[in-house]
Amino acid sequence: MPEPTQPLPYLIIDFDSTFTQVEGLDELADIALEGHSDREKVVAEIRALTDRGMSGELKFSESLKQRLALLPAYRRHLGPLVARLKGKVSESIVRNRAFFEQFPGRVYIVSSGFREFIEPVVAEFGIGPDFVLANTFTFDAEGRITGFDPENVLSRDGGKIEQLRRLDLSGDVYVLGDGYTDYQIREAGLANRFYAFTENVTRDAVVARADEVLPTFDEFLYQNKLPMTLSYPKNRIKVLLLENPDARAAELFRQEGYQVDTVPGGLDEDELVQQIEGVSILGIRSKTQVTPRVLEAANRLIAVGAFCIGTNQIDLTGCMQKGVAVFNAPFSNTRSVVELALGEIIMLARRIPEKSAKMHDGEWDKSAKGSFEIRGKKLGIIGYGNIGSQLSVVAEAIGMQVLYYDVAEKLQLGNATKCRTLPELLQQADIVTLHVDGRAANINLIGAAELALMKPGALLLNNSRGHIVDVPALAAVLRSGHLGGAAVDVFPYEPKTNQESFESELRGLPNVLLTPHIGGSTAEAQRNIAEFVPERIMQYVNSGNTQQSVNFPNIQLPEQQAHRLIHIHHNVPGVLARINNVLAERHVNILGQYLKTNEHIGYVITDIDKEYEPEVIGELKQVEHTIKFRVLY
Ligand SMILES: NC(=O)C1=CN([C@@H]2O[C@H](COP(=O)(O)OP(=O)(O)OC[C@H]3O[C@@H](n4cnc5c(N)ncnc54)[C@H](O)[C@@H]3O)[C@@H](O)[C@H]2O)C=CC1
Ligand SMILES: O=C(O)CCC(=O)C(=O)O
Repeated sequence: MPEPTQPLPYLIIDFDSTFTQVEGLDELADIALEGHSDREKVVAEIRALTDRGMSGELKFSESLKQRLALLPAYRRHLGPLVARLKGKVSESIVRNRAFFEQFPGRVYIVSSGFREFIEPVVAEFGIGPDFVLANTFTFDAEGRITGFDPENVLSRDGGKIEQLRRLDLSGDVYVLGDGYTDYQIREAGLANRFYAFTENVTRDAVVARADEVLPTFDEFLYQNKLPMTLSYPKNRIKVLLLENPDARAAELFRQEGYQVDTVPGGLDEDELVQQIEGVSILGIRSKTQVTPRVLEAANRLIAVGAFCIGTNQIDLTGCMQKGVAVFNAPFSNTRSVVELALGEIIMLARRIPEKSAKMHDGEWDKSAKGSFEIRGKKLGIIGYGNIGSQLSVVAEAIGMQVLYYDVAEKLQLGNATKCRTLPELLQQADIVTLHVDGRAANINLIGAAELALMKPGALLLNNSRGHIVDVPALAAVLRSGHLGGAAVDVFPYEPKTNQESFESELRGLPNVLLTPHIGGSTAEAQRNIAEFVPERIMQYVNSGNTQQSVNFPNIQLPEQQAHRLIHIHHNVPGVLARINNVLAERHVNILGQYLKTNEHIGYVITDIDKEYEPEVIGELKQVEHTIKFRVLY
């Protein structure tokens, strides 16, 4: 990265597809041809000519001539065009409007586009007409655009080079643009650096020749240590998504400007340790283990998104101590698991797994033996959280009697009966269903002793976590006939990808439904999760809001006032006082301050006045017990 450049170099910025997201002439054609039957065809032809000109495939003057010949535009179309272009200024340029206003006289728009529409658009950014170098249209008596002024140097091949020569700027000159003609200024030795601007369009031939590639204007400002609106360019935020969350998740992160990498399937610890370096946001589902070793290698991690409910696969305390906020989707797949459990109860009660298998083998076994209605049967729900309690309501609605057991005090819904102990539930229920979370204390919650307490012929469902049930013990009671059947969706070891085979002692046992951890795998749930988790993470990154974080103190923050300082520290006495001392000594006015702690960390958000000395930031980073510190502008 270059050192900060003083004074600011001259910036030569292209207009079409750089300053604005679009090409002015394409838009003009679109406006002029409104209502014409061949609008799409002509606009497409003009776009193709623009592209060929910009990538260096067609001589620039030829591309311009051919485009204007196709353009049935009049002077009256220019007003609507300017209005449209004002709404299509590149997002990162709009975001950094203050930069342009701060450095009048240092930014030139050098464009082969036309002054008639460029001037009014860039004027709103404090760039005056003297700093716009562009072509001008020629019109006939009716106001129809007939072509361009051939005397204008920018209408010719190599026009930008000649224009820069005539400008004769002294000092450093940097060119930002998306086209080949922008690069040619650098090639001709008239600029020190050429930045390929790819926020709107990426041309391989141009990118290949660039000194730097700029996905946004923020990146240019960041690289050159110039004042910018964001504290950090979003394109530098790397997201790694594992285990195939719905494509909407990647789409949302990309829309935000982040770099997104996806790895289908999971990664084991070694693989993740290899890949986590430089990653700011890690997205996983239930399989990926975020261990202390992974966290040690995670040098830039800000947040982990669990695209699921369970978070037992994540070292939550380790994340907290590293200042990494973890978010999940606590309700997005609840209904899907409930529906699966209900279906499984009916399937097992009617011995469908074995009847279906026999039919596939050509055997017709019509009998009522071992089959029963679920109406009036006792459903024992272990873990009366979101899933357990919703299943309780649905099961009652179809006539089951619900018993439940939970280690925490829970609101009893409908006519459900609370059991004081686990054995009390196990001894009474006809069907036992597990909906506890995956905390370590729940390993083998259901082992041989618990299975022995269940009624003969009872059914067991596990849609929670694989390690909750002692699988060999379950296989034994199924083989012995003590249990009438089981449905199991989760396993102590689950294949990493769909290519790996599934091994379990439960395979081949009668009246056993096995599913590949798909309790939450419905289109609805996956889409909901893929929106919920990125939204929480982006709120956290953009505003510091930790609402719904599973490991950070939850703070819902008011709208940011001026600068926001985000400070995460070990929860020891005196840190807040030290932060405020720094601010007081530097005469920084606090507009608002919010603090919340948990047993490990303190989370302080301080909104301060716009004006402050840059040293403040360094001093706040040095406050003893600081884990992470960042500024939001
Ligand atoms: N198969 C699948 O695809 C899915 C599985 N899950 C699993 O289901 C679990 C439950 O989900 P939610 O209901 O949303 O979680 P939740 O946190 O709302 O409920 C869990 C309940 O279990 C209780 N609990 C924990 N240990 C217990 C114990 N030893 N005995 C009795 N109660 C105990 C808790 O107090 C809590 O009320 C998740 O943690 C996840 O592991 C969740 C979604 C999909
Ligand atoms: O869909 C997944 O990968 C995991 C679902 C799950 O177990 C959960 O939400 O906790």
